[in-house]
Amino acid sequence: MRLLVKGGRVVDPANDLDKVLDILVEDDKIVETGQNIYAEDCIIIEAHGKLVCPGFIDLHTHLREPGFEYKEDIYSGTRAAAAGGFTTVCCMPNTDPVADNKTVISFIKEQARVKGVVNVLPVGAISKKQEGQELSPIAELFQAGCVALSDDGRPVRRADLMRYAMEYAKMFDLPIFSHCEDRDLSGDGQVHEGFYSTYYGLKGIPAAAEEVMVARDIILSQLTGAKVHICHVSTRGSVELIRRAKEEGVNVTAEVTPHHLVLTDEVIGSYDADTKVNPPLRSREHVEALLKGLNEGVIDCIATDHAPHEREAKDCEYNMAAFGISGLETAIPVSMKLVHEGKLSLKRWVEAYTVKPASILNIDRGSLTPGGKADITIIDPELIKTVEVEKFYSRGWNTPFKGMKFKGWPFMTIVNGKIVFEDGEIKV
Ligand SMILES: NC(=O)N[C@@H](CC(=O)O)C(=O)O
Ligand SMILES: [Zn+2]
Ligand SMILES: [Zn+2]
Repeated sequence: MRLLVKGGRVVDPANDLDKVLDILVEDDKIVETGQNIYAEDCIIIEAHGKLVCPGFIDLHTHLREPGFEYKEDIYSGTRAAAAGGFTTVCCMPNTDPVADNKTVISFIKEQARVKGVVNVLPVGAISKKQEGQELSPIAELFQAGCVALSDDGRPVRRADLMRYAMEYAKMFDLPIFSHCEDRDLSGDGQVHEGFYSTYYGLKGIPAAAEEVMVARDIILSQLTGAKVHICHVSTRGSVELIRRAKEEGVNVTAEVTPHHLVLTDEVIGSYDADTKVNPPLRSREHVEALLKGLNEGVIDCIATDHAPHEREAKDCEYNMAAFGISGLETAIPVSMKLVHEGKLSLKRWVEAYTVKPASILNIDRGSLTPGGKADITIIDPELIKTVEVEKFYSRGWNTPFKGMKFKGWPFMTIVNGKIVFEDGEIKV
């Protein structure tokens, strides 16, 4: 099968391209990008006025299967990804059973093959059952196809265990995706510790709870030489630590979520549990530092931390509610707001979702280079739409953006040369 994407504004930071071009796709490959491509016998995709980008890659998705299918599963989660403009997602191992061995990883890969609609790259657990006591079989996880290691959902408390994890991970060139949180400092905190936690009477989580662990993992990366990727960076201090580490040549990268970039802790005043997320939404000074860090490349990527939950987990007292935001279907519109407001360049924005995550994973995606896999995200930058959770493909309706209007939505998602999402609908 052949597709011809015609007349769109092609933004491909990997190839330093920002130009109106056509793209010809044959089977699962991009065969040509150029002006006025003529080809017979192909499906024409009219892309005038649209942005044509390499397929977006999410480094941080919770697909919840196996074990928590009432929150999400690979069927619903990969459809949410496609509808959100993502062609590849890395799924986190905090499932039940935990993805800490080849049986669970093979199961996830098989489910993704039979019922998934985007590329699913599993992340294996650092420790057995994510209990932080004993290392998972890292060689086995690598052989089973894991692209990274993480105990996300929980921090790795013991520095010695993290050190050994890094030493093993390095042998296979696997990055460690680190959830940085000192549980003694975060305790049973619910929101960012600051003015609003006091004002609204909710227990705080200090910025330091994140920063001390970011510092530790940078130091351990320096010791071991392993690749460390800091998940969901949320504070100014973390940005500064990462900046300094990069200047010193440490093998560290970082991601920020759309919600941490556009919301401050002021929104907790609604007492809506959909504003409850870990790490918590921070105050303005932190949000500004995150944006600056992203602009400067100190923060490499934007990742969703898509964390869907069932209604009951959020429809309760703030203190009782689960942490997490369902993020796949709002990531593009929410983060594109920064582009429309002139706070982030279009090139940097696309880079943060494509070539940057691809290079962290060391995978051959994230560009529109001819000969490569045809993963393409087409965006309508002018489309204005309201976030309607009832129309989500995700089972998780937990988003603080519900009912809000945004400009710039995915128009089409092409995965391995196949149209999986078009104009608001999943096609497979
Ligand atoms: N981010 C969250 O608030 N929740 C995540 C866990 C995590 O990403 O640490 C989850 O699995 O629900
Ligand atoms: Zn986390
Ligand atoms: Zn997470």
